[in-house]
Amino acid sequence: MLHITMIGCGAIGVGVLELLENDPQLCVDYVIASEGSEALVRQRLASFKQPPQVLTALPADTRPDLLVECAGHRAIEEHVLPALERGIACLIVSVGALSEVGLVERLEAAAERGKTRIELLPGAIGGIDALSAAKVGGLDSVNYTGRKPARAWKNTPGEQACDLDSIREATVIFQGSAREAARLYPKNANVAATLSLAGLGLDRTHVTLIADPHSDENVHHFEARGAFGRFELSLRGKPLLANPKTSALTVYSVVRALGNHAHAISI
Ligand SMILES: NC(=O)C1=CN([C@@H]2O[C@H](COP(=O)(O)OP(=O)(O)OC[C@H]3O[C@@H](n4cnc5c(N)ncnc54)[C@H](O)[C@@H]3O)[C@@H](O)[C@H]2O)C=CC1
Ligand SMILES: O=C([O-])CC(=O)C(=O)O
Repeated sequence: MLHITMIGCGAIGVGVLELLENDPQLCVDYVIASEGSEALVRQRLASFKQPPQVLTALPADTRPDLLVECAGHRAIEEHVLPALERGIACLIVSVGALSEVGLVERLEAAAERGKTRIELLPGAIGGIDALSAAKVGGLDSVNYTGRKPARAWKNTPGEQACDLDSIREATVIFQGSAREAARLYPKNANVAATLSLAGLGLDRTHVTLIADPHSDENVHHFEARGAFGRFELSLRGKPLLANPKTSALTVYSVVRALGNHAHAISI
């Protein structure tokens, strides 16, 4: 059985725990919550048969087989970097955080010192295997368009680009590099950052973001061209009820990755 510690227990974390409840090969022993939110997290876990223990930091004498981050950018600094230094393998969903200058190198260095590995999960997007394979032969361009319901852009610079409450047509709220998208829309830039890291990098991946008042899906579309040929993917993700910025596929992506570590065959 694999022993797992999960950082963060919001929309993704709860979804993952629900799906793992009946897997005898995976056990989430600890959930790390942010200071002050432990009671709320315990409440969220009250209906579980065997709820994980809720803590605010991983105890020094605890060594999970895997640590999975489902929390946010700050958690990478607070929990993932120290865990890597301690030799604990980490899985990350907040891939957008890696657009911060120098963070990829710091994670790499921490994993090397700890003689362990860090895995960036595909989350809400698919085709990352094909894109990173295509990169080996050489890529010429990667263009990504993220289209989400207008409400998913609340509390973002999208509010300055248009009136999200009254737009009647799908409206482009951003066009530019993945680096700029990640800077301006950190909570909506995970897919853009993942595509960049797998493909042409943050400066050469072109991003368009759209607020769509008629959509109730998170639509991710990208087109890659290179020596391998041309590849286009369109994914219409259903948002999670608990967080409309997040697609349900992200939960399944975490469960798949954890299962691949525990089960005899990985796919
Ligand atoms: N890679 C991908 O495709 C996707 C990645 N994400 C990212 O996943 C992360 C989680 O998403 P959701 O569950 O939807 O968010 P959420 O807001 O529903 O839950 C996040 C939880 O983590 C907790 N948290 C925040 N900082 C923490 C810290 N430093 N230590 C411990 N706990 C902390 C919060 O209190 C909250 O309970 C976000 O960073 C989001 O941007 C979301 C969707 C897709
Ligand atoms: O890109 C992101 O940050 C997350 C996202 O769009 C999704 O979950 O559909």
